Amino acid sequence: MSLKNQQYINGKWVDSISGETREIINPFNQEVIATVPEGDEADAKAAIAAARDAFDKGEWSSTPATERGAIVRTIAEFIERDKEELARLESLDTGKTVEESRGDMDDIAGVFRYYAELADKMGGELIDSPVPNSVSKVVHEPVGVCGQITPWNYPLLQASWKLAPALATGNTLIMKPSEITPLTTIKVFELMEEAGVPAGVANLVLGAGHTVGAELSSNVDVDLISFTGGIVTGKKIMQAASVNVKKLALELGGKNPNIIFADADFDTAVDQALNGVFFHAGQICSAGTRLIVEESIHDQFVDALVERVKKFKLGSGFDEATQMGPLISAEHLAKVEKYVEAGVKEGATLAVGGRRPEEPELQKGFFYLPTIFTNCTTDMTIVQEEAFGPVITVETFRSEEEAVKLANDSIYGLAGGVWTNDIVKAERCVAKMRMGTVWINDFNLYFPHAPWGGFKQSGIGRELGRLGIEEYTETKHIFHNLKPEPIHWF
Ligand SMILES: NC(=O)c1ccc[n+]([C@@H]2O[C@H](COP(=O)([O-])OP(=O)(O)OC[C@H]3O[C@@H](n4cnc5c(N)ncnc54)[C@H](O)[C@@H]3O)[C@@H](O)[C@H]2O)c1
Ligand SMILES: C[N+](C)(C)CC=O
Repeated sequence: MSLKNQQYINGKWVDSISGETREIINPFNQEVIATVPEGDEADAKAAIAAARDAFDKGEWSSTPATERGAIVRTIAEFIERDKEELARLESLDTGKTVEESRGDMDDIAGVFRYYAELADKMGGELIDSPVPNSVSKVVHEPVGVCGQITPWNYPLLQASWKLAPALATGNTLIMKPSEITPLTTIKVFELMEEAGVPAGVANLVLGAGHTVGAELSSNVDVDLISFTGGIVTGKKIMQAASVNVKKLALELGGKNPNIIFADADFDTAVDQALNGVFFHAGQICSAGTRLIVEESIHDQFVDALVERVKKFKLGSGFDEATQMGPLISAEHLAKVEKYVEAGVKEGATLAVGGRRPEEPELQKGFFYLPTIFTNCTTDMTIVQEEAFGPVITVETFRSEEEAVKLANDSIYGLAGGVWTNDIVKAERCVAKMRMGTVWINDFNLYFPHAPWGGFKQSGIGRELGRLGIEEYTETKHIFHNLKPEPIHWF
């Protein structure tokens, strides 16, 4: 597989200014799969200068929106053309199954296609002016230079949610992928170059958060910062961005409740409760890790989950039989273990899992067994904090009001689900659930047409949908006096 393994600044593939590099590790076996430049503040500054210059020259923003849309559509076509290569690269980098990565690549191409179509539909509006002899109109313009920072769990998917709308609306940008999973983002920058994105418009800087990310967040030449990642980092970025009151979009974590009523279709609810958590070993912002189960079916429901979980096949993402891959890193594995220890210490009951697997072939990877805790209460750390691994907590409820109260008892508000065959009850619940996405009889579904983002401390702003492109525009009101004359006030 050919990959440039460099940064992309002002239309050129470059190493880091310092000459430093970083090894990228396969989480399945800890083998080095690539060595990439380790940029720092100096590389970020060079990329910001290129993006600033490109924006101020105005070539990209004044390119007809139909032409920008055509380039974004070509990127989608190239992603479809190179889908298999991209999917394998994503699995190599993240450990997720190739089948999951193939699904991600379809989603990613869909995002570029969706925003390609919207590029020339962001027109303004003529206001019915209350002032005689005047024209009042509203236009949408690009925000300017955009800093974009992404996490390691869905590297290219999260990047696509930022790249496509920024390009479609005529912004220039600097992307910083997670330092541990940069490979598919590098590849997509190759595709963007091939598709004809002009030099300086899209820049890629590789490196750590506290260097490259911090520079993007605090540099006054950056007009907007769009971040997807953890809540602690999000708060730091929000603070740094205040230096020049940057536009801010934050997609942060979640601790997502999944309410199961006794009248739900039992087998489907069991199956989807598992799907809702264990894809990518639970390393999903919207994983339904907080199961809230009606007391009358609790034992039967937990038994069904445990029986299924015991049969999970852990292994290489490249093995077709594998259902769950490893966690991303040794540090992350240690973090998940700590959360499980806290769960046990605080009195939750371990129904299954709670340790690393013992199979010899899994010892080099960062594997952790799918884990279910019962007898959980909302005050427990494991119920409130994001372990970001294959760990479910189960709480019980007796009334609809109690279920909704438990679901809302969180600093987060990213996503949630309700399983019932009573549609009126479902609608009553979702109306009270304080989350950016709520699924009825489904979980973890997302598509380009609908907005994604969080209530409460799960974030600010929205990605995807029309709102996801509006984030990349400034709204300008233009008032034109057709008959100017003196007022004689002074
Ligand atoms: N809401 C969503 O749509 C969504 C999607 C995916 C992941 N997430 C969240 O992401 C988190 C997991 O990802 P992670 O561990 O990569 O998150 P993280 O916050 O550790 O890192 C995310 C990115 O921020 C960078 N970064 C770190 N410190 C920084 C700093 N001081 N300034 C600027 N940038 C900095 C990192 O290098 C990385 O690129 C989870 O909390 C998950 O819920 C949210
Ligand atoms: C937003 N999503 C579900 C694609 C990835 C969250 O981690």
